[in-house]
Amino acid sequence: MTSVIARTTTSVLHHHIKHCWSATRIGVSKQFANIRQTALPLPSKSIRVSTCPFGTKYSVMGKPKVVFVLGPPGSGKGTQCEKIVKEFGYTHLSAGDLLREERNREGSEFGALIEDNIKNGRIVPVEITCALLENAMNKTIQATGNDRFLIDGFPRNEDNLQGWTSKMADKVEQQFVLFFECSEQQCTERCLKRGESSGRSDDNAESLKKRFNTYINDTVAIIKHYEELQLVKKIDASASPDAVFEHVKTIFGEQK
Ligand SMILES: Nc1ncnc2c1ncn2[C@@H]1O[C@H](COP(=O)(O)OP(=O)(O)OP(=O)(O)O)[C@@H](O)[C@H]1O
Ligand SMILES: Nc1ccn([C@H]2C[C@H](O)[C@@H](COP(=O)(O)O)O2)c(=O)n1
Repeated sequence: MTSVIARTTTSVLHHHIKHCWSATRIGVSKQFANIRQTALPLPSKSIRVSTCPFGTKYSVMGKPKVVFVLGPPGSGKGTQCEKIVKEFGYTHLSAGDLLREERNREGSEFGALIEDNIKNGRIVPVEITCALLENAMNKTIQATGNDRFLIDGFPRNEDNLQGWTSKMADKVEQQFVLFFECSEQQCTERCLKRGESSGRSDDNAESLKKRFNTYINDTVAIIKHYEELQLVKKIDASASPDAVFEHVKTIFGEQK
């Protein structure tokens, strides 16, 4: 697994959620409104500095570059991202991996909520996902200087899109959106096979049906939104991993 997983402490995540999300944002889910009522510790000065490096880095290195990677569950997003990392030097941030890590982190207040959403194929409130992504980006930039990111599996619905747009869009350069197209049948077969060894609680027939419904009902509209902005690079993901990567390479090769 090549994705960079941010070691996000509760206080850092809380700090992000409390201070980086405006109370005026519309569409905050009822579920999340409950979380926000729990006591959030005030940030220490060091957290304030360590979580907001983008502003100080703009003048030196420009905005971080972001490619969103979308497609149905099992279309091969993670597989292709690993290859892109090796060949083109991006950092791979999987929203699903970050959420699973936060779910597994001892003491996480969000663990149960994340697991409930994952198992039922629903999308976790953006406040959590975007805070995890922003932390991971900050940590990567600080640790490696690499400011090119593949953000895999995000934005997945209107809530994700709105949250990202209001908090992050101005801080990054959106390069394009990679869209892996693949049939439900083929993707389901791949995920069921992966489920034999992945240990994922959602690689089973029941969860997959729900994940596909979410993809069709919520994510397709997000891909259409980016198509209207002419940002989508569509790839037939039904071929072998190497054949798919041949197409992917032509797209990244065209970038400056
Ligand atoms: N082109 C391909 N042909 C056949 N199998 C593939 C292909 N690409 C990936 N796979 C396999 O399919 C499974 C799903 O791939 P992968 O995890 O890359 O998909 P994903 O889109 O990231 O899935 P998810 O969104 O569910 O995390 C894995 O077991 C992977 O090895
Ligand atoms: N933006 C996201 C991405 C993922 N999740 C949750 C719900 C997904 O079914 C699950 C697994 O994601 P995957 O690894 O298949 O990309 O993670 C989410 O809520 N929001």
